[in-house]
Amino acid sequence: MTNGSPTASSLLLQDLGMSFGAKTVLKGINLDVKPGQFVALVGPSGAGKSTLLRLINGSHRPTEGTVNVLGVNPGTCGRKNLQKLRTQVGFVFQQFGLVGRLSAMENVLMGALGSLRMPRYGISTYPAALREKAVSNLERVGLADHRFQRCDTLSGGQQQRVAIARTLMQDARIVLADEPVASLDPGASLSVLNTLKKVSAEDGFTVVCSLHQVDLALQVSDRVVAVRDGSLILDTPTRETSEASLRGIYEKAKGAGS
Ligand SMILES: Nc1ncnc2c1ncn2[C@@H]1O[C@H](COP(=O)(O)OP(=O)(O)OP(=O)(O)O)[C@@H](O)[C@H]1O
Repeated sequence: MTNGSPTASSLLLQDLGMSFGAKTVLKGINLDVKPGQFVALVGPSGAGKSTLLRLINGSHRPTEGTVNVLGVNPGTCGRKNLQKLRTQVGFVFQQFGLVGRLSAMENVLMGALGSLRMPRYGISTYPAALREKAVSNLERVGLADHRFQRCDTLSGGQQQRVAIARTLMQDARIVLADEPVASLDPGASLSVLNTLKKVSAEDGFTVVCSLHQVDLALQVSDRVVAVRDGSLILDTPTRETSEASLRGIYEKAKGAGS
């Protein structure tokens, strides 16, 4: 089902467009992301970043153009292939998406449910190998000592690192992160993004991460892609851009009354 060539794209968007009724939200988007890249997706509120991430994970079908993820078009691949693709594409949300009354360990184990036939209730009902993997992934995000703590008693930054560890259980080849640090203070934000960067480099998976904090985008990404008014207006290696030019993208949007 997937394109196995090492030089193949993780993600290939061609002439992508999306409208909701008469409202055009994205137009003419072309993007080719190679395996292992960390892409920061920036742009003002309403620019279309979340819509783009939803098109990539198959939650929306484009009204124009094509999406190709790991060699598969999520819009046309059929339900079974879409399910399989979703196990290879992890999603990290702004609001963490954890079950607050459950422990960090149980939340992380839930990331493996896609590989199990039956639902599980409680840590002891998961196979030992998965329990070991969950502890190891919590160690990788610096939270092994907190594994039995209820998630709703962890700090926001710790909760987002649990969400990253949960995604690691999928052995995802792409992780899509939609404003993962929007509700965190600057220190916790950097810590979460550095954690995501570290584990992506260790495992070689691709990251597309929407962010409003341009300073953080510059610190953690290899490549910056900017969207404004539904169009891709910048696509550049991070080392070739500056904080001032990224801030300009937001200033122009304000000037245009967005
Ligand atoms: N299901 C939908 N139906 C109608 N309009 C939608 C839908 N989803 C998104 N939109 C519109 O598409 C536009 C882009 O929204 P989107 O959430 O993708 O922007 P964003 O860049 O992620 O914004 P933010 O940074 O504030 O999260 C907005 O005008 C939004 O109202």
